[in-house]
Amino acid sequence: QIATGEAASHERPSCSCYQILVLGLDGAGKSSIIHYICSTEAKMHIAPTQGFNSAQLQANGLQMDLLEVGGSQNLRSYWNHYLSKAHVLVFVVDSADGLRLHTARQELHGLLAEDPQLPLIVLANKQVGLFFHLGLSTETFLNLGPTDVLELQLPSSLTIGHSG
Ligand SMILES: Nc1nc2c(ncn2[C@@H]2O[C@H](COP(=O)(O)OP(=O)(O)OP(=O)(O)O)[C@@H](O)[C@H]2O)c(=O)[nH]1
Ligand SMILES: [Mg+2]
Repeated sequence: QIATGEAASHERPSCSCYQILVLGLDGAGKSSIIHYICSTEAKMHIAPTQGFNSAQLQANGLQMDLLEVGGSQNLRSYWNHYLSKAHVLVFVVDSADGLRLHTARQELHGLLAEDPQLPLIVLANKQVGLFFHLGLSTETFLNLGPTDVLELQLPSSLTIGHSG
């Protein structure tokens, strides 16, 4: 499930290379998703990102630079340094981590306050998780406006090797 933010009015320098900033709490699945997108293979064991992790993608004549900044608490203070160069923010949430969904929401809203115009994709990972069982939608839980939400079905193979 993906929720998108306001994209149309966002003005960044235009170029054929787009920087996609991938953020979210530690363990949310950022590196796993980047690895899957770049290799179409799931990887069972991925070390926590100490610092950042980058990958390049070419699609439809566009080059996309994916930049993950690690999500552990000591790295989160660096997140906002990367906002100004980003064209899109992908915020990954571990839907199974009920105890830290509130923290994820706070961190996300901190970023949105810094850069309200940045287009946003929220990726709700590990959908076996708590708020799906409770019937809560991603946008409700993260307190995002209902008009910002677009639902997409990700290929189930994204979670090959995982339980959700
Ligand atoms: N069950 C399940 N586990 C997943 C999924 N995606 C990632 N994981 C696991 O969650 C753990 C953390 O994944 P990472 O991709 O390292 O998380 P991260 O967001 O990059 O974490 P940091 O680099 O520490 O910020 C790993 O053990 C992954 O195998 C998923 O969709 N389902
Ligand atoms: Mg990582």
